[in-house]
Amino acid sequence: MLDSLPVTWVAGVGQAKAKALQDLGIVTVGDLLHHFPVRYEDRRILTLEAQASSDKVTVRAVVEGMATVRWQNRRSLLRARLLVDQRHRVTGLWFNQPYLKEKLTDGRVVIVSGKFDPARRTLVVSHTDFGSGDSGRYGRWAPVYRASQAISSAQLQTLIERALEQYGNQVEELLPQALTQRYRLCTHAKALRWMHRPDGEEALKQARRRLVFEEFLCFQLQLQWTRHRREGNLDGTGREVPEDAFRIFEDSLPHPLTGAQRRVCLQILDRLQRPAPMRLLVQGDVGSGKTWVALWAVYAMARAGGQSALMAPTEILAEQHFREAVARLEPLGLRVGLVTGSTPGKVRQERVAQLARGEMDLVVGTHALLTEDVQFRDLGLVITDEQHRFGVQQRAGLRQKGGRPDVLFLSATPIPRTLAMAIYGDIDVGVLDELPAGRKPVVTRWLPLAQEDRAIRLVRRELAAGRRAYVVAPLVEDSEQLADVASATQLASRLSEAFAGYSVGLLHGRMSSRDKDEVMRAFVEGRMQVLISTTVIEVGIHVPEATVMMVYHAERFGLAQLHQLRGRVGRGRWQSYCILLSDAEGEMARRRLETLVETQDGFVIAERDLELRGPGELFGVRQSGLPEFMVGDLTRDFRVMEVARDEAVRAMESGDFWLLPSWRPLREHLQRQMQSAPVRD
Ligand SMILES: Nc1ncnc2c1ncn2[C@@H]1O[C@H](COP(=O)(O)OP(=O)(O)OP(=O)(O)O)[C@@H](O)[C@H]1O
Repeated sequence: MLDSLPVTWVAGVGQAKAKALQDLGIVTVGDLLHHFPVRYEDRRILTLEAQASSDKVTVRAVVEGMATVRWQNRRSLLRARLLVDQRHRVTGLWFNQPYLKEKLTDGRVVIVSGKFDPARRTLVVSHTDFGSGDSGRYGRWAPVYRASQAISSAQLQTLIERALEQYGNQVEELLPQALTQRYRLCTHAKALRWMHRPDGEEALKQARRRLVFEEFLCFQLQLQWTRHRREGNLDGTGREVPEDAFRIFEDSLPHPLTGAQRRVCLQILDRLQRPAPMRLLVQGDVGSGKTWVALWAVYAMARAGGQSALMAPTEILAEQHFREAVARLEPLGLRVGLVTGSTPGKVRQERVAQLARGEMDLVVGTHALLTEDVQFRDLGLVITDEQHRFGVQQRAGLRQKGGRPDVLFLSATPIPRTLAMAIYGDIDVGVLDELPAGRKPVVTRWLPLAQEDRAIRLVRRELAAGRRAYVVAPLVEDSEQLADVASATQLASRLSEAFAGYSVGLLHGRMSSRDKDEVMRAFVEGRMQVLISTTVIEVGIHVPEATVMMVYHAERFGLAQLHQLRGRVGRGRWQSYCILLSDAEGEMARRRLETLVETQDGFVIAERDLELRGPGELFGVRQSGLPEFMVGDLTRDFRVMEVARDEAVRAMESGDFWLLPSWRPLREHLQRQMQSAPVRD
């Protein structure tokens, strides 16, 4: 109801204020009540002495003399002399608020909050109040609102206070009692009141919890609703996989599947046979054996009569998958082909023709698979490896080559399930959180750069034993700005002496793909023993003989990225080592490196990374496609997202659509989010 009430119904909101509010996206009374503080400030008025050591002070002062404004490059600095607590002479500084000059008249009493510099005796003011200072807004938890030139945070506070007085008891309750009771949530009305006027930390926590839950639940309901509709729409595309398929596949492997692989394989079997197309994200920690799981899906699909396509981000990876596919699937009678950019025209034509005639069960390739001439007789399964490297368009492109193919995403970046859901929309997640038996943990050490020679000695020892080593640097070439950061190019020339007698190669992103492939291939095949590189090697490459990963300036890499790099070793029978060279001193950098030394569990690392850096950082803000929530924060609140998902699933399953969001702005906001979510359909 409050959503249809124009904001002008709040006492004191005329046309001008209404316009200013509209610019902040506030049109109705409901909007105003949901304009939450961006933060809270301690604004108790105390004496300067009592607060001098804190970050921010709030004091009562009298203006002495005239305020003056100075301009520079369109920016202004307003100065006024202030007598604080009737005894301290302090210079007040206001940045970019020239309009306050008129108000700061000689003798005027003001309450100012800001940063005090005792040495210079200056106070950089962030909040100015000309009232008596007796109103309720001076307290431990003063709200600060997103404001504008036309309307200040203080004015917003006054209006919101009024709106709460006038309409606070008409706020609708959106959640059914069963839910508020189950999770001990306060009412929506109370949450609003506490957000704007918290009387302590606990109240604020309660209020946030309630609002986050509600927001995430709405989000999840939308996801589940889309899924429900999609699945409801289908007329039997489920495939029938013969019963003996899984046993035959399992028996054909050189080693038993891990428990996790088995679980995910059975999950795939189940999804393939359902009428709705499968959309499954297989998340595997580095080295957890995603490829076999993918190959099982291919085998099952072939036994059910359909073809599969597996798309990898680079030629090297495509070839690697192809080799594994040939080794595993040809003995089982499947026909496997490779199509990449460098497949010669004639061969390509032949393979494409086989695909179209249904004489090939699996095609492995790069984005070369997307070209128009590649057609299938019956494309039943699309697998994309490291899908975050492909654009949404590309993924969709391959899918369109089939009727409604099942889709499997393979991701080597372990991310908390909730985040995966938020990113991929309604998707099932299969987790490989177990390494094949017999793998030795990679010995991980963090050394200062000055002890580089210890690492070099280790590499030499391994080389002498016939193994290979990776050396990773953060830069391609030396940079003037980062004079003391090692570059791959410089390392390559410096280290070739240290590794005399072995072939040392250089790999970086500025090389042509052909050159990159050539270097990589030499390393994979053992013609080259030391690979000096930037992070271009980070994904998916499998060289069992490589036993050392040496990373220069490790603090310059993301935690997940370092974990990926470390995952390139420890893939064979031998003990492997990861040496992180870093002089990092900051608390954050230290904690990140320590995390790596302490654990090899990618999921633990991902969660730690999430805590330390936030989801945007983890995926790169731009490509993350993460929805932005108004109150909820995926970093802090991802457990709430899990609960919300369970509730949404339950609601859908029981046909309880009671609470598809009834608060309009939230609903619209979520719809926008859904539209921009990268994977839907
Ligand atoms: N159950 C298993 N037992 C023993 N070895 C296995 C098992 N599953 C897979 N492997 C082997 O482990 C190695 C790594 O597997 P794979 O390349 O699929 O890892 P991955 O999950 O793709 O890891 P990454 O993301 O680090 O590349 C391969 O040599 C594969 O043959």
